[in-house]
Amino acid sequence: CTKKAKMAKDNTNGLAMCRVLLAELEAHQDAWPFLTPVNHKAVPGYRKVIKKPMDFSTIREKLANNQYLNLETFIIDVNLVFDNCEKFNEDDSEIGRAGHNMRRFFDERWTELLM
Ligand SMILES: Cc1ncccc1N[C@@H](C)c1cnc2ccsc2c1
Repeated sequence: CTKKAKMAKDNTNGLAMCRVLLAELEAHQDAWPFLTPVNHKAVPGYRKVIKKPMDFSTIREKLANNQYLNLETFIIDVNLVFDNCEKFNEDDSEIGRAGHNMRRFFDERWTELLM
C-alpha cells in the first residue's frame, strides 16, 4: 500500500485504540472526579489556576467530532486531565490520589496496547 494509505490505516487503528482506552478510563472506579468538566462555580479558584481544563466527557465529544488526528493528540488531552489534577489537588487528597491512580492505569494500558 502507499505511504499515505499506511498512514490512514495507522490513524484508523490509533483512533480505535482511543475508543478502547477512553471507555476503560470512564469505567475505572477512580474516574469520578474526571467524568465531567470541573464546575468552576463550585470549585473556587479553579478557573484562575487551570488554564486548559479537560475531562473525559470533553475528550469523548472531541473523539466523536473527529478532532483527534491520532493516538498522540488523544494522549496529550488525557495527560492534561491528570496534569490539571496534580496542579490543583494535594497528592494526599481524595481527588489527588484518584488522579495518580488513573494516570498509572492509563500509562500501563496504552503502553500494553502499543507494545
Ligand atoms: C478533577 C477536579 N479537580 C479539582 C476540583 C474538582 C475536580 N473534580 C470535580 C468533578 C469535583 C469534585 N469534587 C467536588 C466537590 C464539590 S464540587 C466538586 C467538583
